[in-house]
Amino acid sequence: MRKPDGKIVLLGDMNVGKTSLLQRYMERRFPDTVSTVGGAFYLKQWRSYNISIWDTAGREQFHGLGSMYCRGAAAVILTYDVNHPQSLVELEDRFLGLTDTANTDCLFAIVGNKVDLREEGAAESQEKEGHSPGTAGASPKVPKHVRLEDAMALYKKILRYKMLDEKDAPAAEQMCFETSAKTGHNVDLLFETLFEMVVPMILQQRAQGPVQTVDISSYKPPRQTKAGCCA
Ligand SMILES: Nc1nc2c(ncn2[C@@H]2O[C@H](COP(=O)(O)OP(=O)(O)OP(=O)(O)O)[C@@H](O)[C@H]2O)c(=O)[nH]1
Ligand SMILES: [Mg+2]
Repeated sequence: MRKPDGKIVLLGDMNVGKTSLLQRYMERRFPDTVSTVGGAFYLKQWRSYNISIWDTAGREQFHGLGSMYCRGAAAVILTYDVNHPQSLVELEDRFLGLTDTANTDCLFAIVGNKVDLREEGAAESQEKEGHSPGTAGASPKVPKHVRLEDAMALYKKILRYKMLDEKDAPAAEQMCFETSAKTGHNVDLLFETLFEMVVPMILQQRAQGPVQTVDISSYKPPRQTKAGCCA
């Protein structure tokens, strides 16, 4: 099998829908999922390039593995659930630090998944208001959903954390998505926008020559000479 040309990693809290997003895109379906153990990857051929997409476990017990999966990543998809504001907070508190091992020019997408549930909830509350308008003022003050602007604010924070100039990086509007793995809303757009951005990075890397890494699988111990020195 040919080595992947580029790597994309999905990160985010458990239950936000990372595996579901990947399955929706790769298999065009929304099957039942089980909480991911460790990590798993898919290979996607995009144009003539092989791109690996890594699904990681959001569960706390696998947290340590995250930075290993991010090593050399060309793009990271930071995923939250639009119906759970804490899952956006976790991206900054728990997951952003894991991306220190990614490429220096790594791209970041911030993805709010499960928008179908938000829309369902909004329709339900509109229905309720219609039945009893007197209760409209009782709506809770605490925001129940994450606004896209909050995700964009996090994106800008990430650029500052990575010491990137906003002018040189893709705009927040381009890199913050709201998706539904259940309906497929924006899922193709998310992955294909990233593929299109990763391809020029692959080309640039190729133009710069092979990356200086040590391939330990091809390592052969040096022959010993009679004098005991390395040949
Ligand atoms: N309604 C709705 N449910 C979703 C969506 N995406 C995922 N789910 C459900 O949310 C639950 C968790 O989804 P997963 O894809 O397993 O979540 P995960 O982020 O991979 O979780 P970990 O592997 O534990 O990190 C499952 O019951 C999914 O069916 C979505 O877009 N809409
Ligand atoms: Mg999973």
